This record gives sequence, C-alpha cells and structure tokens, in this order.
Amino acid sequence: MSQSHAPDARTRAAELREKIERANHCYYVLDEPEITDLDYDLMLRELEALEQAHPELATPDSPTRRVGAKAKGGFAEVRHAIPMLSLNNAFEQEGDTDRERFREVAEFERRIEQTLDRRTPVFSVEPKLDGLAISLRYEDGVFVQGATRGDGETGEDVTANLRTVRAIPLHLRGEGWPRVLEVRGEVIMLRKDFEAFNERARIHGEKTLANPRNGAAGSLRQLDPSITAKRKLSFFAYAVGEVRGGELPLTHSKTLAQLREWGFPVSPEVDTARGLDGLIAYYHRIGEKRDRLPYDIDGVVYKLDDYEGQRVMGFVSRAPRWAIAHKFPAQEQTTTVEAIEIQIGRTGAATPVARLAPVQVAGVTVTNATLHNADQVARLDVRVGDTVIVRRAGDVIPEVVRVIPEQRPAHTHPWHMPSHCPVCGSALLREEGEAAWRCSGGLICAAQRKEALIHFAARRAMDIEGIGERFVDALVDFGYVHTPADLYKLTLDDFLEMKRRADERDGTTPETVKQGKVATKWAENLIEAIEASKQTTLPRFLFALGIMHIGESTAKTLAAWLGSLAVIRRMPAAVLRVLPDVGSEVAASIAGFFAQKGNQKVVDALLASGITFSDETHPSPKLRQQLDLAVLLDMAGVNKLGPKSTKLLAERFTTLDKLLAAGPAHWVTAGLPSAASTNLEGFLAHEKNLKPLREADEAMRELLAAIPQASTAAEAALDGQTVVLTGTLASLSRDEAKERLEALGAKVAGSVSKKTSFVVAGEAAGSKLDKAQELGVPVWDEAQLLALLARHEGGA
Ligand SMILES: NC(=O)c1ccc[n+]([C@@H]2O[C@H](COP(=O)([O-])OP(=O)(O)OC[C@H]3O[C@@H](n4cnc5c(N)ncnc54)[C@H](O)[C@@H]3O)[C@@H](O)[C@H]2O)c1
Ligand SMILES: [Zn+2]
Repeated sequence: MSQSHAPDARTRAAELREKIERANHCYYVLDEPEITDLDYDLMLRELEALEQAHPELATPDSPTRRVGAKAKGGFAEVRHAIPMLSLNNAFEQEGDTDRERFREVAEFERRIEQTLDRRTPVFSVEPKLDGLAISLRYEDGVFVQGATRGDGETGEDVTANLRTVRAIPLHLRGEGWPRVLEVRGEVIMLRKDFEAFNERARIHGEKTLANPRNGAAGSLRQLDPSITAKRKLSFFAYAVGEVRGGELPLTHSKTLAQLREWGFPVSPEVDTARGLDGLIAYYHRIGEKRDRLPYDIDGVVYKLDDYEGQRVMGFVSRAPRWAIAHKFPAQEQTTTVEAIEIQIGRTGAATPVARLAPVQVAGVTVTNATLHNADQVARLDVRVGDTVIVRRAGDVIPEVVRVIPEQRPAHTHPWHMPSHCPVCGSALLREEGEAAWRCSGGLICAAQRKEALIHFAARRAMDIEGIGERFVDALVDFGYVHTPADLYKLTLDDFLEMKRRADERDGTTPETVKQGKVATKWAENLIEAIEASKQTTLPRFLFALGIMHIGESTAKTLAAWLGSLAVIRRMPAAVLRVLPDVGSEVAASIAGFFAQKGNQKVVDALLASGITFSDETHPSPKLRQQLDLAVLLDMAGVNKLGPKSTKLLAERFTTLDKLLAAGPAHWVTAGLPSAASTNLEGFLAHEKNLKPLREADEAMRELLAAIPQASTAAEAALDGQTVVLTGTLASLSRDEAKERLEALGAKVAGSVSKKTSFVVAGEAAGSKLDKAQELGVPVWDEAQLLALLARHEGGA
C-alpha cells in the first residue's frame, strides 16, 4: 500500500473507531444497539484490515484489540482472575464449494494442524448462544459471586441478580469439585420468554426488547434484582475460569460433562467433531436446526478439545487461537420500508405490515415484516422511506425492530391507521383499551369469510350441523360460498362436486369412490340441516350475523326492545344507544353494520332464501318513552347534562316541543344541578343549537311512524281495558304477560274491582279469583290469554 493513501486511511480509521466506540457504548453499556451486528462486524473488519495494511495507524486502545466495553456505574467491580476473552469470527465467503465458502474455518483448522503437527484434531463443537457472558464463582461448592465480562479484565458484580436465575445452581451437586471453581457461560432469554415479554409490553403500550440478547443483558444488569427475577432468564455453561484446590479433566468436552454432573445446564447441542469435515458437518447440522431451537444462536463455536493443545496455541490480544466462532447468516438486517399496509386476519384484526426492499435475513429473503399494531408503529415511529432493522428468528414472523433515525429521508410522515378495511371497505373499529383495530365487515370481508361462516353455522347461532372447519375451507376455497346467504343455494351436486375436489386436493380418495359408489347420505343430511336452519329466532339470527360486539345477550336485548329485524335495521346509533346494556360503541357497530351496502345485500339475500323468525314482535311500548327527550337531548350533545338531569327533563316535558314552549330558559332548567343548568341555558339560548335538535326530533318522528305499527291497531283492541293477573302462569312470567298486555294497550292492575275487564287466573290463584267471581268479573285461563295475545300480536 503506498504512503499517499495513508491520510485517507487515517481519516477512515478514525471515523471507524468513533463509530465503533459509539456502537460499543450502545450495545454493551446501554443494552440498546443502534445498528445490526452485521454492520458492526463489517466496520470492525474494515478497521482491522486498515490497521494491518498501515501498522502505524494501529493504536493500543483500538477497538480491534479490546473485548467489550468497560461498564459504568451501578454495580461493584469484579476483577477476573483469568480474563474473559472474546472469540475470533469466521464468516462465510463467496464460493461454490464448502471449502471455498468456509475458507476462514479451513485456515483456522490448518493452523492448528500445523502448529500441533497433528492430523484432524478433535474439537468441542457448540452452539454460539446469543446472550451475555458471565462468570460464576463457587467456593466450597457454594455460589459466592457472579460477574459480567465487562472489558474482559473487570466486570460488574451481578451476584444478586444471578441468584434469581433458576438455571444457575446455588450449591453444587455431587462431589469432587475444586475448592474454588469459576464456571463461565451465557445468560440467555428463551425465544418464548422474549416473545411473551414483548407481547405483554405491546398490549400495555410499553417499550419492547429489540432481541433476546438485549433482553438477557438488559434484564441481568438491572439494579433492582426483583426486576431481573420477573424477566425469565436461562443459562448454559460452556467454560471454566479459575480453578483452585482441585482438578478438572484434561479435555474441554470431559469438563463440560463434569459440569453437567455438578448441576450446570450445558446445551444439549454440544458435541465433539474431528477435523475440518467434522466442523463443517456440525455447522450444517446446527444451521439446519437453528430455527427450531428454543433460543437464538448466531453461529457455532469450535474449540480445540485438549487443554494441552490449547496451551500451545495460546492467545492473540483479545481472543484465543484455539477457538473460533463460525457465524451464521445474521438474524437482523437493515433495509428500507417501501410501504406500510394493513393485513386483515381471519377474525378481522388489522395488523400493520411493512413492505420492505427484499433483504436476506438468516438465510431467507424477507419482503414483509410485522409491525404488530398501531401503537407499536407509533412507538417506533416507523415511516415509509425509513431504513429499519428487521429481525427474523425461528418460525416467528419477521418483525421491524427499530428505525435508524439518521437515515430517514426528508419529507416523511408519521403513519396512521386507515379508517377502512383494505379488503372490504368497512370501517376499522377499535375497542376501548384494546391494542387491535378490527374490520367491522364480518359478513362481507373476504379476509374473514371462513371465520364468519363457521360462526354463522355454529350451534348457538344458526345451528347448522355438519359445517365444520374443513368443510368451510373447501366451500370458500373452491368459490362455492362467498357469504352465508350462498349456503342456502347449494345443491346436492354442488356438495358432491366440492367433496370430490377437496379429496383430490388432500390426496385422499375415499373407499366408496374406489368401489365405484358415491356416498350421498352426508350431503343429503347437510342440505336438510341447512333447510332446517331457516326456522330460527331473531336473537339467533342477529348473533349469527357476527356483528362486532354483538354477543347472544345483546342480540336478545335488541330483539326484546325492537321486536323485528325490519326495525332493528333502521335504527340509528343514537337510538340504539339508549337501550339497556347497549353502549355507544355497540350502537355504532350495529348501525354501522346495517348501513353497509354489502351487509344489506347479504341480509336481504338471507331473508329471500326463506329465513323466518318464530319470535318477531313489535317494538316494546316502553321504547317510545325511551326515545323521546332523552335521545334528543343526548343527540344534541349538551355538555355535562348527565343521565339524571336528562331523565328529569324528559319526565317533566315529555317532548321537545313542550320543552321549547316552556318559557324562559331558567324555568326549563329549574331544579337541575348548577353546571347542567348553566350549560343547558347557554345551549337553548342559540337558535343554531336548536335547529339540529328540531331536525333530529323530526327524523325521530318519521322513524317511529315508519316502524310497522301493527300494535296501533292491536292497541285499540285492549285499549281502555283493565286486566288483573293472579296465580302462576305456566308458559310465561307475570312480568312478561304484563308487558305483552300493556303492549296491546291494556292496563294491568293489582287488585280486582268492578271496573276490571277480566282476570287471568293461573295455577294456585287465590283471593283475587274469589273476588272476581264475587263481582261477576270474567275469568280467563292461560290458554285463553295466549290465544288473545297471539291473535292481536300476530295481526302485524
Ligand atoms: N450491534 C452493535 O452495535 C454491536 C456493538 C458491539 C458488539 N456487537 C456484537 O457483539 C459481538 C462481539 O462481541 P463479543 O466480543 O462478545 O464477541 P462474540 O459475541 O462474537 O463472541 C464471544 C462471546 O460469545 C459468547 N458465546 C456464546 N456461546 C459460546 C460458547 N459456546 N463458547 C464460548 N463463547 C460463547 C460469549 O458470550 C463470548 O463472550 C459481535 O457479534 C458484534 O456484532 C454488536
Ligand atoms: Zn374487511
């Protein structure tokens, strides 16, 4: 290399050192890496190459010569009796054959063969666990001190924290241990514990861990051991440090076996291998298994097995010559976000997904990564155009770990959850306190088709026996069914054809077909079950529609108050909201559902296929009251009025007209709490406030007029009649009988008089029955009552 390049090289080396120092600090001290390991390793390699080419540039404190970083603050220092070193790395090179691609490993193995003059030496081969190196000191078999690696010479005393890690023995088992024994190994966080931690953090809107290594390092270096105890950490031993007052076996592999006996966990993947071929075979074997291991590994480690050989090989500045880490393709990579899209799951959950410039992560091309939920996108502040770190480990979906802020281009915008489902166009809704947004288009959303069908056919919904998961898969995949309404169009031939295709796809040919017979009984049964489901009840049907937030009990409430599907379909959210147990969210969901054209079509198609409800009635007479002023005032949104005051006003004035005609505002508001009356007076003083109120009132009247009012005719039938109920009725409760009689205009009284029109006497009727007979009032039995109700209610 010519001298003239030196100034350039000097600048570059200084620049690299600064960047590496910064990365070291973030990684080792803060446990918050800002760049990927790969980018870090590349910088370190470049610096090494520069220092080799220009030895005058090498400084004694260069990061190429040091291990880790000195930790700062918080913990007492521990000096390691025997330094804790790093490992040299072997990366995969370009090439066609294993020997070309693993040149660096080959060189490592050949150097040992030559130095020791030994063919195909034996190695201990181990997974390279991605966690935090620690040293555990045992005196007379008792755990006395634990320390991090730190800069290799001095680490942090994390004894209290390590005591909370279950995998670390506090007393050695068995016998024969040296008086002083230092065991070294890796504290790790299992992938499942890492995922669980992050899942929880995302739900609670807290900071997530970037990766399990971070999780392990960050958790272990908590100043409060009770926090460490809550994070689930694990541990594997892979080496020994100081040994006094005792002996260990002569090879590393035997030492690990001994450690196992004394109670230390050693990875079950640890093995021995002979020569370069043995190393490469191990690399492939573990690489193959990598995704299935319960923890992250970033490579494998080859260690010359016999200690005598290790002694001969010796050390370079920061790593032994008798060991090397053979790295796997990185699990984290940087790439750019090309778009952020929404994916709708089977149950309608909307997950933001980053579309990425394709990138190789741990041996797989990744083009999408999950962003989990809207809160996570906001917390990470991921934007289209950003450079991000993506992580793919195990069979977990790749995820965006963080943004690299320095690389953000100009003119980016924070991302927001779209208001509508990209699949079906329905509104995306979010339940209070929930992280997930959901598509509200259950019936018409292609993404939710299968789930919607399974729900529709469920026992507590339309109760169509025989429509299970596999069936629904075939029905939807082969295009026989798009919405539940299509179920009612299926013919016997459709079913047989579909079954044939499903069997073909699964590679199963049923016995019957082999014998040349076609079984049809199952299809006939299905068609029968579908046919039978047409006779249903209104609550079942409402529940079956899969409207978001509508469980069985809300479905019953709707049916009880509004009586018929025709009425339910027309009700605006403002009206639904006043029904008991129907909050504004549920009301918005119902009204939104029926306002959706696609849903309307499906519901119409279902009705056209002949679905009927055995229990449709008229709106409850109490609905009127409920609707009146309360709704109007509520809709107008008068601040701080509160339900009590609203009710008071509703009772006092009964209609908006009467309220507005009542006189000066302070008369209207007399008796209300002061905040409410001030607000209401202010509100009533402006005509612009009253206009929407009048419009709403009018709309409400129109709505009520449009409701099929069979009850108006029926009401007349019992209008002015007074009925008394006595005894126990077998088929309906006293309350229900009362409600239904009142719906027809009757007055239900508590005692019998001459004015009583008739008495209904059930089982064990007492004094009222006597009184009626005494006064000559007609007495009806239950059957007569039911007939009366049926006649008038049925007259819709
Ligand atoms: N992303 C960043 O900003 C950043 C910054 C600094 C370091 N790093 C990363 O940290 C690593 C360098 O750190 P390092 O000095 O710890 O080197 P290293 O991780 O490459 O190798 C040494 C370490 O491997 C671990 N190890 C796991 N299994 C082992 C086994 N079976 N036997 C022996 N050791 C085993 C030990 O903790 C040991 O200290 C690099 O991978 C680098 O990419 C990243
Ligand atoms: Zn949708």
